[in-house]
Amino acid sequence: MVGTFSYKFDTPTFKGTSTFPTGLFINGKFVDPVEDATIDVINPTNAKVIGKVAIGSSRDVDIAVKVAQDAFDKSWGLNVAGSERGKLLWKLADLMEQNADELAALEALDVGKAYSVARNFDINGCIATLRYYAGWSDKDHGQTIETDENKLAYTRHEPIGVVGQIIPWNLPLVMMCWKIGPALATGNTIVLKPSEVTPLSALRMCSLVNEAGYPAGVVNIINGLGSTVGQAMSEHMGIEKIAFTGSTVTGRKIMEAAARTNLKNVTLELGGKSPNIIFDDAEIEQAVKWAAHGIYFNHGQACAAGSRIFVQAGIYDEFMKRFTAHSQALTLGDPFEPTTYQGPQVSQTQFDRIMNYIDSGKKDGAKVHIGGGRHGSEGYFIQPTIFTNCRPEMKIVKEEIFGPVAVVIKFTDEEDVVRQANDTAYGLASAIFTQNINLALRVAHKIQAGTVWINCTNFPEVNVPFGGYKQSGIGRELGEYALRNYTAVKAVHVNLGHKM
Ligand SMILES: NC(=O)C1=CN([C@@H]2O[C@H](COP(=O)(O)OP(=O)(O)OC[C@H]3O[C@@H](n4cnc5c(N)ncnc54)[C@H](O)[C@@H]3O)[C@@H](O)[C@H]2O)C=CC1
Ligand code: BAL
Repeated sequence: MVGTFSYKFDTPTFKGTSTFPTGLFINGKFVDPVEDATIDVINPTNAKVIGKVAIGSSRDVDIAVKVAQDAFDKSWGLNVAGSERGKLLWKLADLMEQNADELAALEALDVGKAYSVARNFDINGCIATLRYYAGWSDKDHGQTIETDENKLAYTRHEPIGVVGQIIPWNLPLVMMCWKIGPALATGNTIVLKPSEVTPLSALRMCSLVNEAGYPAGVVNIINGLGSTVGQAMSEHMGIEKIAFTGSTVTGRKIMEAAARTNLKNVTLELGGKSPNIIFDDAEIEQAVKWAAHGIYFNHGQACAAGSRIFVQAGIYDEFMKRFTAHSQALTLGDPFEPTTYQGPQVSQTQFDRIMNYIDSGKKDGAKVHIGGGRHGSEGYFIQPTIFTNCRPEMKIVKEEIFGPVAVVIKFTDEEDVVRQANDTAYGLASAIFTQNINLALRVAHKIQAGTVWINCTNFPEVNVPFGGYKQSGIGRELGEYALRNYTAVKAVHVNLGHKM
């Protein structure tokens, strides 16, 4: 019997009850997994178990892929006009809007993020993403290519077929919408695995998918572990493409699995250690506020987090004074309190991982300028933390911490800061603060990163591509570029007169 999750929110920011089935969502229905298994859902604010959801195995992946292939062949794919796909995506966005408060509450509960952030950033961003791709559904045309008078050649952008999507826990619905938006707009069917750490909101979306009117089997959601469901998806011969967001380590495993099996197309959005460069002439108050947003947004659990802050010597002392005060004034607490800026980290595992990084920074001789410890006595809260006196070889300077932990590094000249900014295996994002447009653009063009924000940071737009250089990934999400992740280009040659 498929179970049910039911939670009564009686909070200062949201009151209401959320109830939905907790099975696997396959062929438009909630079903039990082939092998009976569940995982606990844990509230990171107090570490209490608040429910259980079913998790799948490779056998459920087999079933979902078959169903998705049937839907692709019979009721989706080339059978449905782009304009119709656009209407359905728009309807799904409308349904998210109608249920926005509840969806935000589920994200706040499961991830631990502030309800106001979940409502205003996550859910509004999801709605905007689906509407953006709804607009593309009937506009992603191929080209007519001139060869000579005796030939007509043209290209078609055809859907790939069954695509696999594996998403993380830091922005569960945002990552879901970044992935399903372009995949559905271009006519693919989907098998999606949410993170086992945050399984709730994707389940709530399943009934909205049905309500929007998607044919059964177009969207299939299988909660489960990465090592079983994720691995099975990556190896599956019936999945022609995998899109993944998460750690670089797991990205490698997915590529290896794809290489070993059917050479499926792989796009990866991985880790980062993004530099945030603040020059002497920056508007300092704005630089401080953006730098704080850069590292503390979502409790530092953002792949684009501006975790290495380079400050030019002339404003270093003043920046540190203001940045310290700003960081110390952040309110940590229950995500549903209206004044909360920072909630808990998502899990015990992530809490331990971040605390280990903090310990390694201390042992390596970096100075804890502020923070460095647990906040409160229950849940997974970590104090906003700033390290100074760092050296390039320290783990806290090189590796992604994915928590509210910044390293601040003083620099003097432009060439040196560009060298330091690029001295990383990652290349996801970066930021530059200066009022000198020539300096800003000169540095922007030298930084090896998929995104350069000038006088802002951690500020993506749905119509602008996002993705990484180097070990931060392969391919781009968002914008028109994301459509290329989900289409195969077919060239059609029509002979109008060439004789053999
Ligand atoms: N780029 C980003 O937005 C994210 C980066 N990360 C980074 O990864 C670190 C570790 O976090 P994790 O949750 O352990 O990341 P992870 O990469 O293991 O998890 C992300 C997703 O991949 C799945 N997965 C795990 N192993 C898999 C496998 N062998 N095959 C297929 N799918 C698999 C997970 O179940 C989850 O759905 C974080 O501290 C952070 O540095 C984590 C989440 C998001
Ligand atoms: N991983 C998608 C964007 C972010 O974490 O900031």
